[in-house]
Amino acid sequence: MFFDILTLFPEMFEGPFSESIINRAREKDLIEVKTINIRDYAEDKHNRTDDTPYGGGAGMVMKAGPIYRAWEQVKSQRSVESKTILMSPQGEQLTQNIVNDLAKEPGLIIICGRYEGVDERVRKTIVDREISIGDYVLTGGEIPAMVLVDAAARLLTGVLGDEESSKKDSFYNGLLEHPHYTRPREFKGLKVPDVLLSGNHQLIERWRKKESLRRTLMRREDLLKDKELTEEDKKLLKEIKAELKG
Ligand SMILES: CC(C)(C)c1cccc(C(=O)NCC2(NC(=O)c3cccc4nocc34)CCCCC2)c1
Repeated sequence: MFFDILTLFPEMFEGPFSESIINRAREKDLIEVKTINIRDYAEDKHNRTDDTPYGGGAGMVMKAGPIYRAWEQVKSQRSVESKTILMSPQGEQLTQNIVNDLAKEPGLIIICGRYEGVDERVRKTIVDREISIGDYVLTGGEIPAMVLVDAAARLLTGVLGDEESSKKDSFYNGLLEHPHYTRPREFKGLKVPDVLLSGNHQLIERWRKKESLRRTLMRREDLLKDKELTEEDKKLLKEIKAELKG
């Protein structure tokens, strides 16, 4: 899978993509991540990639020309049909379902905004999908682009090692994770729950499922609404609610 990232700050991507699974995936040729510096496609003598907004007001707007020319160059170099994504606060909220969809694409061209945003003609000509990673003010679309690449790349076959690939399923059962414990058995007077030391795998799985449901009910009831609950889930939820009543 290709990720072609159009940005004014390509160097921002060196660190995050030179570590861990993204790097391993790149070495295994499972993904190719390329950054394209929009500034290289500025045409005027001042190398402008932004300009003052029509209608006046503060700030600067990213010019459509440099982005469009960078996009054309990337498009012409790729033999596959890539989807063009604009990372933007006006986009649809990124969810695992959207990541699952996008991870099926042969390639993604990802545009990162800066300043006050991109000229509207970018949206009208080349953007297929606008995506937001959440409702908070950021300085640029680069970190959101990293989030999207991380989330999509980990789904690709072979990117996660065998030991990690189990995570692909367990992490996304649509619930929050149960509590995790590792050695020592007691830390600051806090003991590991006995059930986890019992060796009774059926009991342990039941405990984990129940704690995962409890945590989701307490912190993210919205996730529960989207989830297909099994008969066992419903039974455990009944127990949890009875315990909450005390
Ligand atoms: C109501 C709300 C959401 C708080 C909001 C409202 C108005 C502006 C912003 C904002 O942050 N403008 C700055 C800007 N942000 C982003 O690119 C961005 C932000 C958040 C999630 C993202 N996911 O992808 C890209 C994202 C970076 C500079 C270029 C213009 C966009 C935010």
